[in-house]
Amino acid sequence: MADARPPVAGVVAAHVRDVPDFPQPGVVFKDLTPLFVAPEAWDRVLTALADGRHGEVDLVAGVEARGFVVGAALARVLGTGFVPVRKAGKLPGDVVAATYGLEYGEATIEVQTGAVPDGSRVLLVDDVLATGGTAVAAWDLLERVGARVVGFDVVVELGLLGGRDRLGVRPVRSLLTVG
Ligand SMILES: O=P(O)(O)OC[C@H]1O[C@H](OP(=O)(O)OP(=O)(O)O)[C@H](O)[C@@H]1O
Ligand SMILES: Nc1ncnc2[nH]cnc12
Repeated sequence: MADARPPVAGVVAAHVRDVPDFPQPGVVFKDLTPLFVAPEAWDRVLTALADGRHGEVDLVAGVEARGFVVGAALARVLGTGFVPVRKAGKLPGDVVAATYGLEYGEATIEVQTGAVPDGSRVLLVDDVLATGGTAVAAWDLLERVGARVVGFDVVVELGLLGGRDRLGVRPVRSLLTVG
């Protein structure tokens, strides 16, 4: 029987809340909390992200904090481990670090050296792609510790902020693109 459920983009659109002027004036914040608390919609999203488009994946990586929600859940669905990309000063031991700009400020993220077996195929995920600063920094850090990053997947892409262009030839997939 045909699947009568709405396409996943519609499911995402129905579970994203726009919050004007957060965290600073002029930013329309895409809040995915309504998606995270809706088990059926969340399951649709995870199933879409687990469609195998990037081929074999050894590990999923996600960026603190909202990328942990997406990444850890997807890793469970794919049956892989999860690599945390954390904000500065949170990971013990040796780390590599990168500082980057994003839509509303600047941040530094870190990955542990030794976190990823050399040559592992790693899928990087996050909730939102905006300027792409976070994704490019995380991608490069993962490769510095030996990963082969196979793609970057997000739930929502803010198309007008140019993140996809910034990622260049790196494969990017979003479930919903908005202006
Ligand atoms: O494409 P960019 O312009 O880099 O923006 C996207 C990033 O911004 C948000 O994270 P944020 O740094 O706000 O952290 P949070 O997950 O802790 O809220 C979002 O979860 C992405 O990681
Ligand atoms: N507008 C936005 N909404 C949610 N997360 C973001 N990260 C960067 N820009 C964002």
